Amino acid sequence: MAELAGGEQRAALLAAASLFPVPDGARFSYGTAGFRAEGSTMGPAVCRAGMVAALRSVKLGGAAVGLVITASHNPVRDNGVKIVDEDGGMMSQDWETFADALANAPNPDALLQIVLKFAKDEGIKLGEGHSAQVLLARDTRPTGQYLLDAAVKGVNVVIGAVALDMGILTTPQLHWIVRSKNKGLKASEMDYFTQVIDSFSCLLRLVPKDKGADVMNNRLIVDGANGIGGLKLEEIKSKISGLDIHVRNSGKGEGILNERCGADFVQKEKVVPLGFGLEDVGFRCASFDGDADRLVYFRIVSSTDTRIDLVDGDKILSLFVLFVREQLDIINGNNDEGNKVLPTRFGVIQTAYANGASTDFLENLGLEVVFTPTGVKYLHKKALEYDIGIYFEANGHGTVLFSDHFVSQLESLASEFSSKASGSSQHQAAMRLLAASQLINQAVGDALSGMLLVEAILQYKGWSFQNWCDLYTDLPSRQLKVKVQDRTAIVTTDAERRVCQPSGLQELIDGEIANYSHGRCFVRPSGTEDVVRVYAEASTEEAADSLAKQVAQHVERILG
Ligand SMILES: CC(=O)N[C@H]1[C@@H](OP(=O)(O)O)O[C@H](CO)[C@@H](O)[C@@H]1O
Ligand SMILES: [Mg+2]
Repeated sequence: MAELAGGEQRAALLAAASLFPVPDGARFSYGTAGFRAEGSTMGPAVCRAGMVAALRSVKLGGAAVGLVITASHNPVRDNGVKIVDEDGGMMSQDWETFADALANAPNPDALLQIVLKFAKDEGIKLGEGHSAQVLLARDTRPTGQYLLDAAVKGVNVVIGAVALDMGILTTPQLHWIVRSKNKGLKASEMDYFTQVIDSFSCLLRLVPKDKGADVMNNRLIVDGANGIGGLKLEEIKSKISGLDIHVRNSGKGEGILNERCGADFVQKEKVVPLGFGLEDVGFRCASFDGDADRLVYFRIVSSTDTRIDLVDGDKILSLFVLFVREQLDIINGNNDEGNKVLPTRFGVIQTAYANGASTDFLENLGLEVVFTPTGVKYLHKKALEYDIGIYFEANGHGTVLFSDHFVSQLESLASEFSSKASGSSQHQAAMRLLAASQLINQAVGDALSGMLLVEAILQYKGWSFQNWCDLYTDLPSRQLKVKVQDRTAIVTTDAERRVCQPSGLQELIDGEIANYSHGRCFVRPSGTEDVVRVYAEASTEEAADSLAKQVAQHVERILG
């Protein structure tokens, strides 16, 4: 293997590995969304992730690769790292094993051997005057700068690689920047803001005149989770036309990141987050998570009640589906299937955590809903198979993907319609879809641009928050975590909806479900925590609670 890396390259790898030794007993796993742990312990994993990102860029012929330092909705003391691929999506899953091996390499020699072997297998010739670039960003966590520096050291180890610190950004901003840069498009943070603000204004101009929004509809309160999303929104809110935005938990005050606030808290606890007061009762509120890639909506019911009306990712998905379908119907008019002006492969993707009422609602619209395992890396990949692919996790992570081919078809149609009758309903519908494809992040779920798409659609439809809530009624559900000896003993199939190992467990679950009206229940090992998750749904709160409890007991008994 000696010929694969010159002495200089080897020495650099060994030096960086000694600089950040892996503590005894540490065990990192790339998991559902990168490496995560207490921030102060993350140096070694992050430095090595920097090496992985640089090698990935080498492998991709020097295309920009991203690296984000964040632990998303997790507590402020935690931190994490994930790698963004050339197209702005998550790092290709076939590199995860290498990332794991590197993060856990017990000593510099082991690390060197792992890199040399992997480079050989991947046909990467180390130290041969490659160019590679890694764009780095972090959220607002106190360990962020330390870990960013560790990542830069890791990137710099790979000869020819350049690390570019993009500063403090939301996770989706970095994904967007990487994607845009590799497509040869404008790719600065300012370009991101301009595109989001302009395409939102464009959608508002395309709102039918009779749907003018009232003052109540213009007021929007946003929970920034005391994180980066709130800070960015404060920066640009005055430039967003047609909305009266007020940011709570903006990240500028004393509040602690994600502490009793943010999208994860709101969706899981279903109570009013900290930072909200009497003046917010009855208004439409949006909530971001700590790195602003999740979005949910809610409304505080009354000043004497901590409960909220929640609009989760499933209902955001449903709203987006209705909007897109309506535009396609306008464009296609009454033409039957074979004669459509714009035949469209339209995909709707959910996970097992989607509320059953949302799936029923979508299927009643005549749509086929596809299920993938939990984690954006699976949903996104599936959505890419369609002309328009819409995906959301119930917790608020999702987006609408438009294929390049579909966008260029839409552009030609728009100019054709425009030359025939500019301002016709067909022309406007095509323009709306084009603006939506510009607004909503094509690389990953994005709370900021997702929120603006929601707002534009509510105005387009002339809908209040209540109209949106009324689309369907969520089935009561309950989630439990069970601590077991080895969660990997559970193996699932059918997009995690059924257990195939240990044998007998699925039969027990089926036996319990049979006792409940509208009962649905599944169990799976978490990819981010050392627990087995149990999800149950039934026609009443009590029934959902009891079904979850019964099944959790079976899991406990069988897995110990
Ligand atoms: C039930 C649930 O919310 N699971 C979350 C959680 O994954 P687990 O594998 O369930 O731990 O974190 C993921 C990363 O943020 C997110 O994609 C996913 O939806
Ligand atoms: Mg997040």
